Amino acid sequence: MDFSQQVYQQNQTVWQESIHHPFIKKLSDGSMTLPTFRYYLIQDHYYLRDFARIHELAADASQDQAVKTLLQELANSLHDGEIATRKTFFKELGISQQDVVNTPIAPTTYAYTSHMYRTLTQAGAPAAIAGLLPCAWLYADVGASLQGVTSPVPIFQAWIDSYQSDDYTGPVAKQIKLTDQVARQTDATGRDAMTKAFSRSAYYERDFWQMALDHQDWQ
Ligand SMILES: Cc1ncc(CO)c(N)n1
Repeated sequence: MDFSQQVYQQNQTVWQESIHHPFIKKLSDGSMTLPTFRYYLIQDHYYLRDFARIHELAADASQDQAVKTLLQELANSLHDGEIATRKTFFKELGISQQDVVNTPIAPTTYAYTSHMYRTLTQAGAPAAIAGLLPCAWLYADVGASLQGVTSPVPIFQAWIDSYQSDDYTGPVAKQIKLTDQVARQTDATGRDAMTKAFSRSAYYERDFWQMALDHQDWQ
């Protein structure tokens, strides 16, 4: 079985807890408050910046030219796609640079992004690539699970739409293939590090939704 299918199956409990998380339910039925959505967007702004950076650092750390190129492509499509879409959300909701500066990174965002950097420095590019995979894959699954659902709040629907478009799901398929290719070139110890990195990211994905509902802080 491919590495990706194996870790996908192993992490289905936490994966389904994300897909059925109250955060997703509140987005789709429109009952989420705007302060909660704003909280999420600002934390995700911190997250996405590091997420793109880790693609670039993993590209630098990779030996294989095809892997380097694909990671750089994925980083570029993040900047052109998701990060650009979020800028329009910020504008629409009136979230300013000052609002971002005034909002500290919260514990779960801090832990999740730190996990990805730690994975890269301690276990290398293959594990870092596995740690990046749940992010896009889960959001594509969330998008697919909301097929046919229309949120009464237009900006919530715009968020949902952004994870259903081919521009988003196309690169995810490439990333799954890339991770499987890297897993095939990695020994058993390396694959074990890849498995751990994937599981921990899947765990933090679920906690990220809860962080936003709780407006988690450092108190
Ligand atoms: C926390 C988190 N995970 C994944 C994605 C999708 O790239 C995102 N925007 N935020």
